[in-house]
Amino acid sequence: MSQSATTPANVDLEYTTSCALPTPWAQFTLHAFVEKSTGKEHLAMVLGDVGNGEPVLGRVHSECLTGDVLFSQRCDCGAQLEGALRKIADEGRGILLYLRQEGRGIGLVNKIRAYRLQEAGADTVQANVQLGFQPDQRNYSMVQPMLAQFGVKSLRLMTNNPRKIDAVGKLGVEVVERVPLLVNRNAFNQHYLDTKAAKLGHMMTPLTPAPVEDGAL
Ligand SMILES: Nc1nc2c(ncn2[C@@H]2O[C@H](COP(=O)(O)OP(=O)(O)OP(=O)(O)O)[C@@H](O)[C@H]2O)c(=O)[nH]1
Ligand SMILES: [Zn+2]
Repeated sequence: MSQSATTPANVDLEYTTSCALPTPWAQFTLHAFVEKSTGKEHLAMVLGDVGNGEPVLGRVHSECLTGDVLFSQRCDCGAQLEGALRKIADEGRGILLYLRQEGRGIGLVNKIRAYRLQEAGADTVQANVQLGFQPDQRNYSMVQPMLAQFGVKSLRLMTNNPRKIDAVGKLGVEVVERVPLLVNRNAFNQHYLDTKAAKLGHMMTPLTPAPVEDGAL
C-alpha cells in the first residue's frame, strides 16, 4: 500500500501527506487528500491495522463547521463526530473520513441562509429548496478511492442515513453492518432530527429498544 502516490482509482483525488493526530481518545494518523477540480481538502483519521481484510468500523462524516467546531446544538454533528472517534478508539481500529461537504453540499454561507429560513418557519428540506438547492447535494465519489488508499474494502458503517449506505455501496464498498449513531437529541435539534427521519429517511430509532424501568409509565 502506497500512501504517497496519487490514488489511482480516481484521477481527481490526490493523496498528499499524513501526520500523527493525538486526540483525547486515541492517537490517530491524519491523512490529507486534495480534490484537484475543486481544491477541497478531504481528511482520513485512521487507527490500527485497517488494511488486513477484516471489515472496518468506519464513519463517513460530512463537514459541519457550526456543529463540529462551534458547538452548535442545532444539529447532532459534533456529538456524532465525537461518538464515532470514541467508538473507533474503544475498538483500537477504524477509519473516519472527514468530507468537505458543508451544509449537505451547499456550503457554509448557504447553510446559514438556510438556518435563517428555518427561523422563519421552513424545515431543513424546505429551506434548501427555497434557496434553489436539492434537499441533499452531497456526492460520495471520493469515498472509495480514499478507502482504497488504506486497503479498506468493507465497512461497519456508523450512520443513521440509508441514502449514505446506498451511495457507499454503489461505489463498490461493502457495508456489512450499520452501526447506529444516535446522540445528542435536544430541545434545539429535535425538529431537525424529526424532519430528517420523516423526509430524508434517517433511522432514528435505536435497534434495541431501551428497557422500560418499573414505574416509568
Ligand atoms: N443545508 C443544510 N445542511 C445542514 C443542516 N443541518 C446540518 N446540515 C449539514 O448536514 C450534514 C450532516 O448531515 P446529516 O443529515 O446530519 O447526517 P448524515 O451525515 O447524512 O447522516 P449520519 O451518517 O446519520 O450522520 C453536514 O454537512 C451539515 O453541515 C441544515 O439545516 N441545512
Ligand atoms: Zn451539523
